[in-house]
Amino acid sequence: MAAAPQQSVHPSLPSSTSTLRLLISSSPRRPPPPPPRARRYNRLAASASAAREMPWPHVLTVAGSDSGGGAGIQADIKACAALGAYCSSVVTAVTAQNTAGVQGIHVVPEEFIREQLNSVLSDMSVDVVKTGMLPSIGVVRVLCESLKKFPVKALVVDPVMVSTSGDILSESSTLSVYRDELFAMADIVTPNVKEASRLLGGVSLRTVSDMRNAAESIYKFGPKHVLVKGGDMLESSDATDVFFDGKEFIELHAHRIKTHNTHGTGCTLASCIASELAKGATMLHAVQVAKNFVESALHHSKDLVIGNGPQGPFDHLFKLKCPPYNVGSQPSFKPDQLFLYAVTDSGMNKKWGRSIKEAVQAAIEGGATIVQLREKDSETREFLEAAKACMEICKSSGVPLLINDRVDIALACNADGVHVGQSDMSAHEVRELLGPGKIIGVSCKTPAQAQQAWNDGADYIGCGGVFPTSTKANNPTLGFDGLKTVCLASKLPVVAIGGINASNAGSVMELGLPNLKGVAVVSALFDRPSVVAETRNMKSILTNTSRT
Ligand SMILES: Cc1ncc(COP(=O)(O)OP(=O)(O)O)c(N)n1
Ligand SMILES: Cc1nc(C(=O)O)sc1CCOP(=O)(O)O
Ligand SMILES: [Mg+2]
Repeated sequence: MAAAPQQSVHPSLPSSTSTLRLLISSSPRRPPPPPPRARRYNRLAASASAAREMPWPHVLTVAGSDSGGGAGIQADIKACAALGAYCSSVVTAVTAQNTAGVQGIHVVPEEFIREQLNSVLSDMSVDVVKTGMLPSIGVVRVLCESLKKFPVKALVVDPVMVSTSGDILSESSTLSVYRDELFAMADIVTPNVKEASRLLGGVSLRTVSDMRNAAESIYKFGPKHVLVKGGDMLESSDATDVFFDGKEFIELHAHRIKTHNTHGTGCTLASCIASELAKGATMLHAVQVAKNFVESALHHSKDLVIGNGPQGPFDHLFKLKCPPYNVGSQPSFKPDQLFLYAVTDSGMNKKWGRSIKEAVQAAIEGGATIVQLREKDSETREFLEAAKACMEICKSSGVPLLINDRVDIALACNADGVHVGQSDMSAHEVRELLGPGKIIGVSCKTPAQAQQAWNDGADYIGCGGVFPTSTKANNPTLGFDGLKTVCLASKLPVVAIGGINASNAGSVMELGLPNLKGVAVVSALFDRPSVVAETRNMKSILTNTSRT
């Protein structure tokens, strides 16, 4: 089934264009909206008490509608919403679709696609454009022209050609304009193996090595990055994608989830990448976040049932159902929060006659930017009560609170995240339990561990011991060289830990290592008479170091 440019093309439908006529004739031409600056000025002028403007990352999807709601525009809007981005939409085609496949396609006339693009791009400060179903050469060209007129920060091209049910969604003649015109404007192109094969004239893609070659060949058409998705290669036990930035190939592995509910994964992945780029992420980070999101969404939706066909939709908003609903949690992790990381210790609190709550309160008063409860000897019930009390304090001060090791405690008190080590639950498993909105840290002593933490969807790594410590028994000391090796290899922000105190914290930060965002400290803050004074002193040392 091939999509014709202007009308209903599915053979099972009458070729009536009444829907399209209605669409075109019902909207009299209006004058274009005022330019964004003028409108913003008027709005502000109208309200003397105008609130501080909050950035809202904005993705425009240019794609087809899926009546079944699992893919296309509908998936894009849900994916962006799940990741906190606003999603506007230009509909290129209306499909009649369900879990069995595609029953019909109405292509929206090119001039009306142009009009939709004009409406959104001229007014609504789009950060990133993401494309899905572009049914004809004309549609691809209209899009290219609009993007030249209204440039955006990034363009994500998901070269949708064939639906997972095998229905053709873009004429084969569009291949050449995709390759010759659109790809050159793209920041990333995300074909699956079937699409990559079609783009390259039907080459066979069976192995990861074939995927690498395909990524390299597609890169030559002009996009800045290529992601060849291997999810359809069912022989392999995990879902491996190949990312290529023109220099380096990176294999991204995800666990293959056994489920029929995979309809819309490609659209979702591309929309998640677009959302992360709109928030300012680097391309590789955006891809990794997107992959983790899809994996988590499939995991949480694997047993859901809607429809009778072979391929069902999945739940993009699964985190609304995840305990503890993420209500009131920090909106997102910011690496600078690692600047002064206070890690509590039950033994030290007891020694100095402080409650956990008093220790946390004092650290925050002294300027800690993130707190971890590392309560190795507390009883569970007592620990949970203390954790809940600390959450109150942390929430009201805007300081994230993480729990060491204990995912159960983190869930029960709705903590902002968890820190795990190499012998604790893996970050991947923690992510499954906590959902995408929480902060996950992993202790790493080697580049391989740092790579694994990133693969597992962690947000930061703790690296140490930088110096010898008596707080953690038998902890190997890495020294500055070990810290440097891990920081250089890490794709995640790093906090240094182990034996750090007021005399040496400055020397750690003065190393100026890439990704090193701060220091994590236990005894130099908590094994002292005044936690407030020690934290304040440490904060001023770090602040002075980072100024010089
Ligand atoms: C920020 C930070 N980095 C490293 C650790 C150590 O975690 P782990 O290796 O799991 O050891 P324990 O803390 O559980 O003894 C940490 N807690 N925080
Ligand atoms: C909890 C912990 N983890 C470490 C690691 O190397 O991963 S060192 C450490 C103890 C840090 O305590 P202090 O600041 O008192 O030296
Ligand atoms: Mg641990």
